[in-house]
Amino acid sequence: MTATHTSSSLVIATRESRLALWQAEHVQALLRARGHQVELLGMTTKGDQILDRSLSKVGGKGLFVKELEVALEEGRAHIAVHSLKDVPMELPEGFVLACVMEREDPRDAFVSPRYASLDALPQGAVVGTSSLRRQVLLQALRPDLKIEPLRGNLDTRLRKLGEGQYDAIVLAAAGLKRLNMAERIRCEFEPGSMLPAAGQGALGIEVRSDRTDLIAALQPLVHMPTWLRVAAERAVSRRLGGSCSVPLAAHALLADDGTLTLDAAWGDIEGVQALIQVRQQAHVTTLDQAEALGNAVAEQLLAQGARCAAKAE
Ligand SMILES: NCc1[nH]cc(CCC(=O)O)c1CC(=O)O
Repeated sequence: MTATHTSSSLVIATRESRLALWQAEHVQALLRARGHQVELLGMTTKGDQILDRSLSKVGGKGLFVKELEVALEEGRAHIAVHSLKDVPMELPEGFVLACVMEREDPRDAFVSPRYASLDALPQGAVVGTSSLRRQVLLQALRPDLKIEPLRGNLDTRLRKLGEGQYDAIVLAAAGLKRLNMAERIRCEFEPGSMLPAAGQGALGIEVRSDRTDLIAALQPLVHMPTWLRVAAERAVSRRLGGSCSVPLAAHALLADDGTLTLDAAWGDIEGVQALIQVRQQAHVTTLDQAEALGNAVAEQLLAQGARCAAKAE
């Protein structure tokens, strides 16, 4: 099929959480503005169903994308919109990341009904998060805090906070901002105190690699400065085993002159080893160069004692 899809409809496969739907509708609106007919196909993924266990224990990021890929494979849908943070570092054979869009705020947000910031929390306060990265970084900032598991979509997490199970929760600012809940954010963590996850705040669009027509149709949505940043971040994560079971942070900034500055941190979840942090810069214009910077940073982390995740089977 070589025809453009202005005549037939493009179908976006999406999870059905409010955030996933917002993201899919955002892409739908951008594509419609370019003359495409676009529909949504909502679906529930395994990651949405398993809410009682930490993601790192039940198989990790792939859980949120597998069902969407099956829909692409079977031709029930054409494109899948993902939070890049949830997309595995290696896509399965036959799929590609066709597009990375402009990044929303990549920082983590502190949300609490009573306390204005992490510093304001009393000794031994309970903070909810299920991310290993947030856990080790929070514990490095405040060893006295009690970190408790917190899963579920944004509404579920905010509800649990409201029920009083936690003094505060930490989650991505991007999700709250997209859903018009920025007023819930008491403060944001600067990357210097809490380094974001690879890809946090960015959206990626996945298609079947044989659909070169779709890849071409998506190019107007590409934001190359974001893609260069997240390519470097994801390369670090890929080298270290790229899953939720690695307490890893990676965040890159791109200066106007093309200098990409990549920060990464790895923490030992058993607390045996202190946090290892690395920063490296390179002038980049291509995704390959950005990935090379990410690989170099990963090697530095490994040289300083970071360990790869065991390969998930
Ligand atoms: N792990 C779930 C997830 N995947 C993407 C986001 C937020 C939005 C984004 O990073 O684009 C979230 C929620 C969170 O981490 O608080």
